[in-house]
Order: sequence, then structure tokens, then C-alpha cells
Amino acid sequence: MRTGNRTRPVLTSGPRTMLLLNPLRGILSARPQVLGLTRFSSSFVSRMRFLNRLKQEDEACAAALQDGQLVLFHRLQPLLQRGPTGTFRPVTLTCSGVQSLLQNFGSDGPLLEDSILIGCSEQNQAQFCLDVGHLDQAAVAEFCAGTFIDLRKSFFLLPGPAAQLVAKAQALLRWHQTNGFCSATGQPTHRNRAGSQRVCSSSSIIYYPKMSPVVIVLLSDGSRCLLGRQASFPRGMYSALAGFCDMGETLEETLHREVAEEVGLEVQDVSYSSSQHWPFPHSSFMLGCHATVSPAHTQLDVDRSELEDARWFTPEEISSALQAGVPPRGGRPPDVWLPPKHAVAHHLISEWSDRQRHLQASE
Ligand SMILES: NC(=O)C1=CN([C@@H]2O[C@H](COP(=O)(O)OP(=O)(O)OC[C@H]3O[C@@H](n4cnc5c(N)ncnc54)[C@H](OP(=O)(O)O)[C@@H]3O)[C@@H](O)[C@H]2O)C=CC1
Ligand SMILES: [Mg+2]
Repeated sequence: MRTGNRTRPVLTSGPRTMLLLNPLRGILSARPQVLGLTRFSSSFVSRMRFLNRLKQEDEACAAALQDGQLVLFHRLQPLLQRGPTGTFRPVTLTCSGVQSLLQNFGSDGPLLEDSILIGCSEQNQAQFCLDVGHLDQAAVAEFCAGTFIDLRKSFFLLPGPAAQLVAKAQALLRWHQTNGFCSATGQPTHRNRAGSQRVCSSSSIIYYPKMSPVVIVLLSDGSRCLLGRQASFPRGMYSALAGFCDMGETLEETLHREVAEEVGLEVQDVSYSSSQHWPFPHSSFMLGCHATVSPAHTQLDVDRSELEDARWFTPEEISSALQAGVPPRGGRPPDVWLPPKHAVAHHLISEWSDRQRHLQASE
């Protein structure tokens, strides 16, 4: 591996360099006559159509890569950098920056073309990710003035949108790494340019990246909410109840079944709140709901093989746990604390707490 005489790659994640980017550069460079986009369409609509076209047209995607931003991973760990204000952000490189990095390290492994489309910036620049796991991790990190950090840690260090982007990128990289062969024929599969699908070379079966749907529910009896913890959770952390959807189930059926299985209660009303892609341990699609049980039937019958504990919490207990936040690493955590802000469980608990506060204020 050649490491001497290195030219630093062009970083695009800093605020100063971002200002230099032409906002329409990503779109215009990717064959605008083919894309059929105009400067004047809604920026969200044009971004979505741009991305969709890049998934469908290999040539357009290759052109967008030349003008794109890349997030680097090393064996599924994202490369992060601490910004001037102390907050973390993913290191993003230009295409030529990654090319010079690969050349400098004498890379004979995966090439720039192995990068996977993950999104489009507000400045209409296509975003890609690339795993350089064949290179020396410490040397690449030093070269890019960043650090490769385990996804679980990265996810909570990054601000929300960056955390979701990095989680999506890792999920796609992982999916490609583990879907190189057709499960029907055993023959190799080949990806399209964007990396949004793989096709069996023999049967032409098309494979798309997979997520497992999970229902997560915050149960309320009108005045309290129910939280539980698995033995595998960090000590003291309580969360909303969650469970994987079985084949053929609706969201409501999963919710009713999981609540019955885990705590022995019958759900009355269900309302949808919000959703989230959750990368741990593998890609889940979390569907967050609120649900009620009758105040006359709140006696828990906890399945101890699934949950170590489950209890009803008052609005005051929830409010003070929300204020206390996530305990710092090391030392003894409090008896009860709640999932961090990035988790849909936190969102459900906050929503319930706000609603209780409004109800109490209006009484
Ligand atoms: N973002 C958030 O706020 C939160 C996210 N979560 C996530 O929700 C997910 C589900 O919660 P959990 O309570 O564990 O789920 P379940 O209550 O469904 O229990 C998990 C068990 O279900 C079985 N199972 C069924 N289908 C699948 C599948 N597709 N993938 C993996 N296991 C499956 C496995 O059992 P077996 O091995 O016996 O077959 C597994 O051990 C977890 O991945 C967790 O990380 C949970 C809480 C909060
Ligand atoms: Mg569960």
C-alpha cells in the first residue's frame, strides 16, 4: 500500500466549502435534457425526481457521482469529524477527493463505482456512500482528518438528519455485502449503478433492499403510560413496547398481538403517530403508535421471557425522566431513564407527556 506523498482530498462538509457549491450543479451535470427538470420546479419535487431518475438510469447516476458528495465507511463504520462548534458530522468528500484518496493508498479493491446512492443534499448534490474497508483504517482516518466510529455510537453523536442518512447508508452497504448471491439459483447478483437493486445473472430475479416492519406502541390507561425493558437494554432504560410484524399481519394486528403477548393486556383504541428507520441490529421500519387500554383492566401479566420488567408510569415520573435525559456513560445510571431523542420511542413518550400536560392545564 502506497501512503507517501499524499494529497488531501477535498472535504465538502465544512460550512465554508458548502457555500461555494452551485445549488443546481448536481442536477445540471446529470444530463438535464434527459432528466427533464427545470430550474423553476419545486426544489423538493425536483430532488425526488432527480433521485428517482438516478435509480433508473445508470448513465445519469454515473454523471451525478462525478459531481456528488461521498460519505466514507470502513467495515460499516462511518467516518465522522468534530465541527468547530463541537458537534459531530459525517466527513463528506468530493468524487475527485475520493479518487485521489484511493490512488494515494494504491487501492486495488473496491473502486469509486462501488459507491451507493443515498440521497440528495438541499443544494441538489447527489450523495453517495463507499466502504473502504480494504484500506488501513487509521491511515484513511488520519488522511481525512476524521475518525471511524461504530454506528451505534455515531447514531447518537450526530444530529437527527445526519444520523438517519448515515444509518441508511450503512444499511444499504450491509445489504449489498450480504446479498451477492441469488437465494433461488445460487448465482451471483449484480447491482445497478445507484445500488437500489440487485439482479440475478441467471434468473433475472430482482432483489430490493429489505427492512423488517416493527410496531412500537405507547400504551396509556388514560392517566399513566406503560413502559417496559428487555434484559438486553442498558441498565435502567425503559421504552415503549415493540414487536416485529408477522407475515400477513396489519399494523393493528401486530400491535394487539404484541401487547397481549408481552404484557397480557387487550388494546382498545389505536392511533398512528410517526415512523422511523431503525438500524439496530438490522434495518427495521418502526411504526410508532399510541394505544389505550381500559382503566378497569390494567393488571399486567408480563412475559418474563420477553421483558425483564414492565410498569405503569405517572405523567410526573415521565416528565422528570424526560428532563433528566440520557445518563452519561460510566457511573451508576438512575433506576429509570428513557431512550434518547433520536429514537421514535422518545418521540412517542414526549408526545404523551405533552398531551398530559395540556390535559392537566385545561382541567
Ligand atoms: N427506535 C426505537 O425507539 C426502538 C426500537 N426498538 C427496536 O424494535 C425491534 C423489535 O423490538 P423487540 O421487542 O425486540 O421485538 P419482538 O418483541 O418481536 O421480539 C424480538 C424477537 O422476535 C423474533 N423475530 C420475529 N421476527 C423477527 C425479525 N424480522 N427480525 C428479528 N427478530 C424477529 C425473534 O425471536 P426468535 O429469535 O426467538 O425467533 C426476536 O428475538 C428491535 O430491533 C429494537 O431494536 C425497540 C424499542 C425502541
Ligand atoms: Mg418486544
